[in-house]
Amino acid sequence: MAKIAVLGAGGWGTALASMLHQHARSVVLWARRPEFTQELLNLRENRDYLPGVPLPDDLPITSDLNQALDHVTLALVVVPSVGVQDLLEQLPRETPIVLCAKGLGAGGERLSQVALQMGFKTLGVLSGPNHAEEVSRGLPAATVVASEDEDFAVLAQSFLMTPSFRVYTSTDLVGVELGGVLKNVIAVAAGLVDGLKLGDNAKSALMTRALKEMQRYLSAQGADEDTVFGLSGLGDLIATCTSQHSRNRAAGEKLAQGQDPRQGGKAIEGIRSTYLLHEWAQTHHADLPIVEVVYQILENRITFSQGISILMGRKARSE
Ligand SMILES: NC(=O)c1ccc[n+]([C@@H]2O[C@H](COP(=O)([O-])OP(=O)(O)OC[C@H]3O[C@@H](n4cnc5c(N)ncnc54)[C@H](O)[C@@H]3O)[C@@H](O)[C@H]2O)c1
Ligand SMILES: O=P(O)(O)OC[C@H](O)CO
Repeated sequence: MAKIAVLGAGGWGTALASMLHQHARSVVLWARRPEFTQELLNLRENRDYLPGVPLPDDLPITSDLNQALDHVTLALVVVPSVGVQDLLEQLPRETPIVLCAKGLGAGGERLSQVALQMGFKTLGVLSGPNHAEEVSRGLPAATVVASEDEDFAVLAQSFLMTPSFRVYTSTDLVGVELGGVLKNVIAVAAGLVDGLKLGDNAKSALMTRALKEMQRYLSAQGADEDTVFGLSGLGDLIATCTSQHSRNRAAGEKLAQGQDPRQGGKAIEGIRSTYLLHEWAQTHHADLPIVEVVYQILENRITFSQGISILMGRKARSE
């Protein structure tokens, strides 16, 4: 039977490992820290990252990477983007990998580009509207696995699809990967809208215009122009901007309440990506107005009301 190694025992890695194990896949969950691994084994619950979800008694969990990778068919790389390169350094380059983080490399490059440059050849990404809190409880969800190698995408689909987790394939690696990056930034903005109580009209306008902004950016990076309307774009935008579970949306709400969401100790992909996308827009003289307003707010360069005025006061144009 194919063996799947889930590398990273945060919320998403734990949810994927648990869900796949319950559907009779051969899975091992790898956590970096031995003491945390022991806690997972003792409690059969990930209290730090996925509290309240019991883990199957016989789900193998280890902090020994060699053991996790022994005879592996597919490795899911499920750590935050800031840790992806570090983890990839430790993997044999022939390991078939699916990258699950929704963020960018340190220089603003796509994580699949980072992996390719490091010598990985068989790779894909997984992205879609998938909150760990729901997938781990067996609630129905759909997602996309993308790879430029269609055969690999179909193989990964066959390993990951279950009755509660519907996996589509795509060969638009760029579009699928970047949809997940952009929607996190927009979710921070949506949290600001919620926290400032700007109303449903404002939130709808934000999400709809954000889709245009996402499309512009994705196209500039070489994505197919329709991918943004799929699960990894529009689908995840809706899920993240409206969800009680979203860490990115909650970060925007905290900002609106005068708190700094960066103090929590957990990485918030949308904030990190805001900085990297701002850099990219500056370098390429690109127009990413929502990203820019979130950046200016994070940097305390503008007030919330100035941010609203900037977006509402842009040049009049046709839709
Ligand atoms: N949580 C979700 O619902 C969800 C769903 C889809 C995608 N994602 C994406 O998956 C990625 C991981 O998210 P998460 O919610 O699981 O994060 P998390 O904050 O819940 O957990 C992160 C885990 O990664 C570990 N880690 C951090 N750096 C590491 C490194 N260098 N090597 C090994 N382990 C490391 C941490 O110790 C922790 O266990 C993010 O990019 C996120 O956007 C999350
Ligand atoms: O909690 P968030 O904001 O990181 O979002 C989690 C997933 O990306 C939703 O698809």
